[in-house]
Amino acid sequence: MSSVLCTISVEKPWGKDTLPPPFTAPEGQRIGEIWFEPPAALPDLLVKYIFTSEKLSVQVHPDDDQSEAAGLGRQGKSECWYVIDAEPGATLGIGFARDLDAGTMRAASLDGSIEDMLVWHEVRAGDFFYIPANTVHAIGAGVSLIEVQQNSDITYRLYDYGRARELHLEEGMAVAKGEPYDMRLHQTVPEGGTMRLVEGPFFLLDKVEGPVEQAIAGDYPGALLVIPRSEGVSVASKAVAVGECALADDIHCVEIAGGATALLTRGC
Ligand SMILES: O=P(O)(O)OC[C@H]1O[C@@H](O)[C@@H](O)[C@@H](O)[C@@H]1O
Repeated sequence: MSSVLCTISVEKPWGKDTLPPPFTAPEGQRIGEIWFEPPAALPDLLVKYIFTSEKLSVQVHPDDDQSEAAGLGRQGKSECWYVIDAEPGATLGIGFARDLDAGTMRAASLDGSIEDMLVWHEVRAGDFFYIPANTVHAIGAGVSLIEVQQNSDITYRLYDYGRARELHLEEGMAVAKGEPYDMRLHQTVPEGGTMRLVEGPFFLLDKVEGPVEQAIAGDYPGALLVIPRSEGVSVASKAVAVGECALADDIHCVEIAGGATALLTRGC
């Protein structure tokens, strides 16, 4: 059944007490993430909006085999970030400037110098990064982004700027790659037009300008999620607003008006 997904607002020390419309943070709460509850038809995909006022932890996620070997089930987490707004100078830290051995990464996590070993990319709206599991990363301050990810909540924090949160150095060291990021996983996405952002292995993600072309429609034969980026998007004849995420039974119930834009995603 096509429907607009319910949301969960998650407080984070690096979140914001004022969110860009249409979102609102309850009085006194710093909201960092808005999660869209994965529907039964697409249980393996999680979509979030992320809003930052400070840096997130320097962290890493396991892949499916690693989380299974750790007794946590198939909870791997590859993710991607579509930047929708960024303050001037805002950055995302992804991968290292040079290859690091395990001893160096461990020592740098303990003394915090790992922050400076990451490569910090200055970003603006339209920057897109696919982040495979095992990539060491940290989202910087002043960024709003849409994250599409494998439905997992396993984050191993290597360093957290002295915040009073749990670290997971041993688990993180076991899965972290001390490598530079492959910049072929970055794209610059223009506001208009249609563009494939992710082609597996865990999900497909397309940025689509309406009307939906046959070439895209053919890749979405079953259930999909629709994340409007403008007005003019409807699912099963009901308008879906920017800030919402809707489940569509199939692409034929999705209408994107000419010139309107949306992200479409499904599991692989
Ligand atoms: O551990 P903190 O700093 O709260 O960050 C946790 C967050 O990190 C981001 O990079 C994403 O992976 C989010 O899905 C995750 O919830």
